[in-house]
Amino acid sequence: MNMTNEGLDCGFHRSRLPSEMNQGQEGNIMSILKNCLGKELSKVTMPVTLNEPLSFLQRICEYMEYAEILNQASNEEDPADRMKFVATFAVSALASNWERVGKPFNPLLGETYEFQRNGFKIVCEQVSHHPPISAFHAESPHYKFYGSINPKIKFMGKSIEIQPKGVVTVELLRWKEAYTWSNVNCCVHNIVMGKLWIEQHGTMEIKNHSNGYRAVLEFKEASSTKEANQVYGFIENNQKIPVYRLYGKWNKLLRCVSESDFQRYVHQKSDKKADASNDRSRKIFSKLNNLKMSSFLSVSIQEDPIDTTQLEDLSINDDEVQIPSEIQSVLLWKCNERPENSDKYYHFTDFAMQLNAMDPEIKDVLCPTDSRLRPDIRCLEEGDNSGASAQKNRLEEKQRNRTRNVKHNEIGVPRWFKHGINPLTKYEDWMFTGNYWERNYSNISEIF
Ligand SMILES: CC(C)CCC[C@@H](C)[C@H]1CC[C@H]2[C@@H]3CC=C4C[C@@H](O)CC[C@]4(C)[C@H]3CC[C@]12C
Repeated sequence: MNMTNEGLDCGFHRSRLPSEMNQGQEGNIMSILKNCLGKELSKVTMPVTLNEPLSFLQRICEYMEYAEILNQASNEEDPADRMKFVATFAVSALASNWERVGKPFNPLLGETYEFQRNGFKIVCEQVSHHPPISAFHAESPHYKFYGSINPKIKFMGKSIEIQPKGVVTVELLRWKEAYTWSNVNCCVHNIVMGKLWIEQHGTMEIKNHSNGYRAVLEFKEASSTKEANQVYGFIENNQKIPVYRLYGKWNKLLRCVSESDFQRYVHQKSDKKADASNDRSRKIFSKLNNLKMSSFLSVSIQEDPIDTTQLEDLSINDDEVQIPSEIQSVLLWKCNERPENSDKYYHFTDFAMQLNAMDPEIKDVLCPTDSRLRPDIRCLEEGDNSGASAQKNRLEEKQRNRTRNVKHNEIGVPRWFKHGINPLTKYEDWMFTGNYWERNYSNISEIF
């Protein structure tokens, strides 16, 4: 559980990339996109100047930055507490997307990526090219986390809307439980002009398939920057009775209050002469309560009508979400600070900085299809944009030659995953065949 001990497994740690990104990266997006209105963007070739030096497979590993939260989940005896931490993990997994407006490289068919750290290991493989599907499988002594992502990217005129299609599953081994959810949509704003910024919005429903517990989290669409990035929701038991309320920001922190404390507070509303701080907290709570009234909620609790004018100016403080001292609120997760000069390095987190590092210890045992061996990404990381562009064209051309008129399985793809029905969730899924770590690389086609 020691996440501060960087590089425990990866041998070394770098605090920045070998080269700063070239300025004007956000350059002339419109000239590229003007003919793409409403089109599926995965088929549109874009210049490397819009890229970040990571493959989408590496990007998927960023879900794991706070994976130790799953160990906490596994330690809890109460199913509501386990759900609380699984939900916390699901939110933490999206934190790295904040300010990340570079486009990761589309993985080549059959490309893989592996990563190990502090007790978990993860393998990703590009299992399909059209549509692009990336499968991943992480495991530790306490949990498994796996699934597949098929990002649907659409240009909407002023913004780009991304739907990360696919279901992800957490298994807590000690409890033989499977939890599933889908990630919320992501929107890149200000494509025409202004500063690009990322929003994640929508409802995330996390299901425990063995006992019917559920978490519902609302990622709020921003009506002002003050309101940006807010997340709130609840956890309910198998009788559909809420047990916990969660609130925070996906790029900052997540807090939890018990339902009884929450209700007690909401019903103290008769005290009209509350002081300023009380008033502020009340606004937060009326907002949480508001959620309960939304259509997806099946429970109704008697309450005073909410003064919606008060909701308008509610802002959750950037560093801390203020709540009254008489209410027990627990900090479930706090986001790590971005490293110094992160803005010069594609807004990478410290975790992201490590993903494409070539650790001398694994260099010689890496699978030949590993993203770290992609020359175009390596060039971009080193600041060689024209090299990156030339290599990217070469790799894509090579891929076209390799895949022309053949079925994926004829060229040995997928190699490490198998499509089928997951017995725990009964969903269609890409399941890990489990033998990657034996490092038998026979019959692997050369993709780079
Ligand atoms: C033309 C330029 C501006 C396009 C840049 C598009 C970038 C910002 C898009 C392209 C693909 C997108 C990613 C696709 C899928 C996922 C998985 C999801 O669970 C979290 C968001 C995340 C990680 C998206 C973040 C935003 C993303 C990286």
